[in-house]
Amino acid sequence: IPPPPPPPPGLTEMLSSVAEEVRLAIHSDISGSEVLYSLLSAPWLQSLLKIYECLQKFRRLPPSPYLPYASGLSHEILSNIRAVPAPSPEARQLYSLLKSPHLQALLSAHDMVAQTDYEPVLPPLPEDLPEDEEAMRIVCLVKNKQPLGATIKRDEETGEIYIARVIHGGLADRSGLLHPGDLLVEVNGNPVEGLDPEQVIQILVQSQGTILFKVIPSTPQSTKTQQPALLYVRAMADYCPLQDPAIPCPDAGMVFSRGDLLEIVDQTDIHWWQARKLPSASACAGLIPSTSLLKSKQRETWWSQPFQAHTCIKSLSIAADEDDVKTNIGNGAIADEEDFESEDLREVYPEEAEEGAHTMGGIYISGFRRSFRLWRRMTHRKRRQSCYSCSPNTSALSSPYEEVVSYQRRPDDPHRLIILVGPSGVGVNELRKRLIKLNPHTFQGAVPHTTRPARDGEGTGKEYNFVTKELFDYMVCNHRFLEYGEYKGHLYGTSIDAVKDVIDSGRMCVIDTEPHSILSVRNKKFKPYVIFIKPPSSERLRQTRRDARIITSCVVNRPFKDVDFEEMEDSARFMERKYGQYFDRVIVNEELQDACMKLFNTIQLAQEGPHWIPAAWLSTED
Ligand SMILES: Nc1ncnc2c1ncn2[C@@H]1O[C@H](COP(=O)(O)OP(=O)(O)OP(=O)(O)O)[C@@H](O)[C@H]1O
Repeated sequence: IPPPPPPPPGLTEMLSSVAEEVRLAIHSDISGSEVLYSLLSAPWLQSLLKIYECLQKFRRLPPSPYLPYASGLSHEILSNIRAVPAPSPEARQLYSLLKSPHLQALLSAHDMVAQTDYEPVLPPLPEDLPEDEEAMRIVCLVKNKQPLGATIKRDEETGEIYIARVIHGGLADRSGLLHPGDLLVEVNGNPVEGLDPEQVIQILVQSQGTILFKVIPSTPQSTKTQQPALLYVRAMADYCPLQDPAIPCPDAGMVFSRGDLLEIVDQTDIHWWQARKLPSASACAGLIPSTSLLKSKQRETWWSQPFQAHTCIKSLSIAADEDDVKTNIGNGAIADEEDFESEDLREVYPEEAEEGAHTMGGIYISGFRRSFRLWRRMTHRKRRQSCYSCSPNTSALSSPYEEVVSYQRRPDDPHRLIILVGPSGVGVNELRKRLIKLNPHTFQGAVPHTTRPARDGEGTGKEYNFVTKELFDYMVCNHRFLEYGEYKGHLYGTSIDAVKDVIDSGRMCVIDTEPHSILSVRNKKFKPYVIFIKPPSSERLRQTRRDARIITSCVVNRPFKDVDFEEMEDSARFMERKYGQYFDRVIVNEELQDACMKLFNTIQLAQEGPHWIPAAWLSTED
């Protein structure tokens, strides 16, 4: 007879062999194996599994009686055998077996056991017991390098320690067993009564692997169902928890920078919200200051800064002496020509002779005329030399978060306005021109306004909208300009109506502007998509622009100098730092062709793909 097959390994046996394998993994330095080993070899787990195995055995072989009345059956058999006239030898043997007093006593004992109810009889529950009261809860969490995801606080009156908050998606939250308001009784067998929160934190910090909490649960947990819908915001400010002494737990804080997209998952605390950065790799949220708290912090910082005379006021008064800058209203500025005159290498162009005169398929590629560009370039420089901080978004009271919603343009919606920004000389005009030339029936610039008289062959609405000084001033007073300024005694500007005209014609309007002007078209009508054109690394910038030339006056194009590159890099850093929150996309202009393709694809996506836009742009209110 072959030996019976070995019984299948029990759970305890399996556990020991897994634990042994994990022990070997510790030596191979596999992350998390130490914690897993300590969990698998914990005595309480072994005991639990033994109990589990015993219960399983009984589940497989339920100890239920085959018959409740075995002695009754034996009596019936005895009388049947007696009734047989000539019973067989087997029947006679059975008769004597069943008749024996031992067997009869055994069967009667069987019947007694079979008829008894062995279910435990529990004492009746007290009548006044609240339905969901729980006296004490024992919570066992396995801490595997990640933080616990909960903060504690002490009740100043009673000295008791409570769970203050549970971080959304963190270890404690995922367990579903710890809730804000739970009273902490013990941590790993250490009573916490009378301890400072810092001492409790020390116990937690020193605990590795499993942590056992004894807590008295707070009143019924219905917080999850009470949570309002998720809120999505764009950060309009920077925040670093490690530099904030007021944060309840710096480790639980979340760093963010302007422009980051945040999913607010918990706003129950009026001061500290919980949020995740999108796109999120981590399920665990972090603490961030609420709008009101961050605003008050910004106000404090603003007031605590030492007073400095506003540089733009200074420059205005000096400039007024020099008769250089005569006005500085709105987005306007007056530029002078002298800044660009002392050049070594000259290439002579008749004024306004090149780029802008192109037409493509009967459409004017407007906005590239030399005077207009020079005005822009000089204005840019003037602004840098004076003061950027007078732009409207620097208010210490502006909201640190902007609510956003996902938006997908429908085919019959007007196109979104495409705005290119970048430091002077980075290639914004070059890219814009290439893009429009690529498809002039789709992309178009806004026709600028000027008070300069039209020259031979020029027509209003083509190179420029030629207007009188009175009309220009009237438009300035009525805030009709996105930006404007003066160059060589003539006014130049891009009007909001010129942008609107392109959009209303069904084309995609692509403009370039100073970043502070973005604010004047940041509205539901234009739903602007802002692309920042960024210079590549210093080395690549110098390599790629070796043969490039910048326009510096009406008659000069010259190669880039080191100072131009430095100014460009400086200006790019400033723009990102100050206006980064408005940029939807950053394109590094390294290889021209490559950057142009990226720009083309980005614009397609801007018009077709889903994007986060300010919630106000979709609201029905004005
Ligand atoms: N990726 C590139 N590689 C090489 N040359 C480039 C690149 N991008 C732009 N250029 C060249 O650099 C010069 C400056 O570019 P462009 O005139 O477009 O600058 P801009 O950003 O519009 O500056 P501004 O606002 O002062 O007019 C041009 O000669 C252009 O052809």
